Amino acid sequence: MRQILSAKQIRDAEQHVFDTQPDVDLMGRAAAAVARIADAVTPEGTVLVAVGPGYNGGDGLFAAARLAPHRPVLLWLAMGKAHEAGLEAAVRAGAQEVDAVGAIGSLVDCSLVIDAVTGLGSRPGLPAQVATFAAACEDEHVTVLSVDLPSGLDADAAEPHESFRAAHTVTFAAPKPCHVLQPAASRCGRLHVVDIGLDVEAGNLRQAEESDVARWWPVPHEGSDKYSRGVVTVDTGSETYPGAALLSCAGALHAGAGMVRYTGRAPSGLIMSRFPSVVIGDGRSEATVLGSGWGDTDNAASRVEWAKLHRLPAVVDADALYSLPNGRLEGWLLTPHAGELGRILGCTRAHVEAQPLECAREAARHTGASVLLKGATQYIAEPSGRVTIAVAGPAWTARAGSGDVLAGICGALLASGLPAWKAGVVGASIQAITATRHPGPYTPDDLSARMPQVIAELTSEL
Ligand SMILES: NC(=O)C1=CN([C@@H]2O[C@H](COP(=O)(O)OP(=O)(O)OC[C@H]3O[C@@H](n4cnc5c(N)ncnc54)[C@H](O)[C@@H]3O)[C@@H](O)[C@H]2O)[C@@H](O)CC1
Ligand SMILES: Nc1ncnc2c1ncn2[C@@H]1O[C@H](COP(=O)(O)OP(=O)(O)O)[C@@H](O)[C@H]1O
Ligand SMILES: [K+]
Repeated sequence: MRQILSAKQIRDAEQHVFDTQPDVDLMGRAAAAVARIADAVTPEGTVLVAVGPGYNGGDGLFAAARLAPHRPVLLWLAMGKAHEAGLEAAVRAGAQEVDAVGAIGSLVDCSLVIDAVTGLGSRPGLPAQVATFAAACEDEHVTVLSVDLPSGLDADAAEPHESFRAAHTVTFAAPKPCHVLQPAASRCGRLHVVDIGLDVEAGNLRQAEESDVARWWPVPHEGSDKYSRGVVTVDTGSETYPGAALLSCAGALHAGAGMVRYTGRAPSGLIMSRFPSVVIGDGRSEATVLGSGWGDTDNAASRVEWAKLHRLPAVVDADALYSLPNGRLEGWLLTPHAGELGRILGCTRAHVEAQPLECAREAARHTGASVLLKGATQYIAEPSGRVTIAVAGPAWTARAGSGDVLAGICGALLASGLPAWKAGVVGASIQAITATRHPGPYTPDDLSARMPQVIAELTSEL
């Protein structure tokens, strides 16, 4: 599990070092890492460093001082001011200053631009002259290495804002939200996380890794039987949307449910013809999946209430999300996309996309359920406020039906005994990992059929 830290957490950790070990040169360590990665990314050619007014600029200047003895280095003081000691060191080492026109003009001859304009102190967006320079870097296809984060991003947010588009970003101590949350993360390129000796404490945002998924996967053992592995009741699909029933059953079966019972309104013959191991009708079970492909049904509320009455942990998807029963939904997992979450919270999809962490947290706090907010980045919020980001995958899974399969996967995991938040993290992650290992336009059901092999590989790598 990787901790994702806020700008404030990093600043507090930095202050702690200043207070307790005043001799430690954090900027020197950061600059050394920037210079080392700059040489690794492009071993030769001119480096242009765009320098801002604060410590981010300072990192860039001390990196310039390390690079200038062995390769040409140009400095552009993008906002006029610059870290004094850093500037002195860079110029002493041989770096040459250029103005804005010179900076843009030199891009054709540069092999690397180091973006050290702003970092943790970045206010969203760029001053006009810097925005013009960032756009020119893209037009000239120059490789950009951003220090700490692409200038213009907000370290703590998923929004892309007007910012540099980096091929590489070197950050310190731990990733910040902008490095892992889409769409901001797509501006960062490859992320290099460098330990500069900050002692950082875990917070309430983290990202799962493949090894977590492998560790948490409910692998059957000698004593397992179909009941102990977990029976999941799938009430999805309808006469109008029978495909959703097949997709959620496919997810549950390929995630290893001990038994899948189908109680939805899609024709049972259709289910049996595709999945003969599914049992049609009600019976004992450990979890249920509700809502995918129900469409506009008049008895949604009573079908959701049924799960609450039977104390059956539920995965609540799609139309069922609008018929949540009153009271705390402890042990339940809600799986909205941004539009659905907006409707639940009474705000717009755009607001959810701009504030995904806050919205997922609010829904979890309000309902008492865990909330899996689906999309390019998948957030699993718990009522406590803790959020875990699922392992990221390629955009191949961005197609109709992926969510129906995911609901089935999560249902099987919930039935196996995983707590709701973990079922959400493991379910969203296994779909993404499968798509990473099998990239291409597979249909959601074809991709789910590849999951068993990926699960076997993952769990045997332990
Ligand atoms: N906090 C830490 O632990 C460490 C910080 N270091 C560096 O220090 C950076 C933070 O330095 P600062 O706090 O000086 O902040 P920045 O260097 O990120 O920003 C400096 C100033 O730029 C101006 N500015 C920001 N966004 C602007 C915008 N959009 N338009 C116009 N002006 C804008 C603001 O006045 C801001 O205070 C980190 O990102 C990192 O690169 C490193 O030296 C190592 C350790
Ligand atoms: N940009 C993206 N990158 C990767 N996966 C995505 C992206 N956007 C959506 N997805 C996938 O699509 C699913 C969305 O499901 P949902 O909108 O409910 O689809 P449906 O209801 O059609 O099944 C997510 O869980 C995720 O797996
Ligand atoms: K930067």
